[in-house]
Amino acid sequence: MDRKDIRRIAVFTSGGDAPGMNAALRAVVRTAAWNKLHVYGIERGFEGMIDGHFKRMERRDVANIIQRGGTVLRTARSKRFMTPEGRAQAAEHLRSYDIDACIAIGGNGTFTGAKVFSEEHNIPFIGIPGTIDNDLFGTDYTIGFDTAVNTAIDAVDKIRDTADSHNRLFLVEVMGRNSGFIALHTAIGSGASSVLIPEAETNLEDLKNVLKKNKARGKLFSVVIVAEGHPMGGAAGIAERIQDELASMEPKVTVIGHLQRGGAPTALDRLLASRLGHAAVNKLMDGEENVAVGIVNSLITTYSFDDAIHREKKPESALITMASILAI
Ligand SMILES: Nc1ncnc2c1ncn2[C@@H]1O[C@H](COP(=O)(O)OP(=O)(O)O)[C@@H](O)[C@H]1O
Ligand SMILES: O=P(O)(O)OC[C@H]1O[C@](O)(COP(=O)(O)O)[C@@H](O)[C@@H]1O
Ligand SMILES: [Mg+2]
Repeated sequence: MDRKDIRRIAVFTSGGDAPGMNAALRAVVRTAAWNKLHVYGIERGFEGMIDGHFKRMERRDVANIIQRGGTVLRTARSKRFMTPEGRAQAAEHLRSYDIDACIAIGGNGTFTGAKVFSEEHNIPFIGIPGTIDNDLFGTDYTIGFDTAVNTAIDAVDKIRDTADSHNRLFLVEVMGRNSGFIALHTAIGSGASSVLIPEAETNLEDLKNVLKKNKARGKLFSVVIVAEGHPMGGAAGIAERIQDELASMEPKVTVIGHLQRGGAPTALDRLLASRLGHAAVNKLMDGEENVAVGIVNSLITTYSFDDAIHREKKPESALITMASILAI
């Protein structure tokens, strides 16, 4: 299809919600309106695509949402979209609304679904990386990551008060699925004693020695940040392995959990989301398809869905080293 033919697009949010998704939606709808495209919002991601929950969206429909967390379009994890029958039903609805292209705001699962679907049904997609996990290759940051890290740091600041008062050891678990970005950035930003992430080997003897030495040196409390995807079973798994030896520090486990997914997006996330939403429509108008937009070194870029999903994005090892040096 000649990309100049694009007249009607659909946009949806999918997978875990992330603060800033609304800002991205706003940017998509307004950039599209500016280019005289008709926009349909699909509710609850791929689920709504299968059920035909489409609604026309105009400039005013995205007023007063830039500051709101979550996603006004709602989201879902769709088992039905994993089946060819579910996807065929979704394609049928897109055809009935005469949709020429889709913009998907989501994470690696969403991009996988978009790739499979566009290959099967020949519908162009552009992806916008929206996930708190920051686990997508091709962009320095994903929408929602900065807000989630800020929320986690706020929580650790509060835990410090009680940890300090009782001279205790806290193991704080943060989200990130299989990735340690949230944990590492939270640890650095909160001045934690140590951080345990799936991307770096964990030596429990070293950890115990550091904590004991800190105590001997007069450090009255310790906070260790643990990524939920840590192979030893997250914060609870680590606590189980060290609690006998460090019983005098009364180890406590705190799982921050879904708190990290909520709240107003930070300025950085609003700006990132606005730039990526705007770029997604521009790239579609330029004839690009089946790529995701990203920002690398402050510049807008595109990358294939395959790269986004399969190429490894790991926290820089220099940052991991720095975190341990700054915790001495
Ligand atoms: N291999 C796949 N084929 C088809 N759809 C998929 C596939 N993988 C993921 N999806 C769809 O993408 C949705 C969102 O993915 P999920 O991993 O839950 O969140 P995220 O996009 O935030 O990583 C899934 O619920 C599913 O409907
Ligand atoms: O909200 P759920 O379905 O319990 O899923 C929790 C997972 O979602 C996340 O918060 C976000 O992941 P996605 O963006 O890939 O959906 C992960 O950090 C966490 O492991
Ligand atoms: Mg994901």
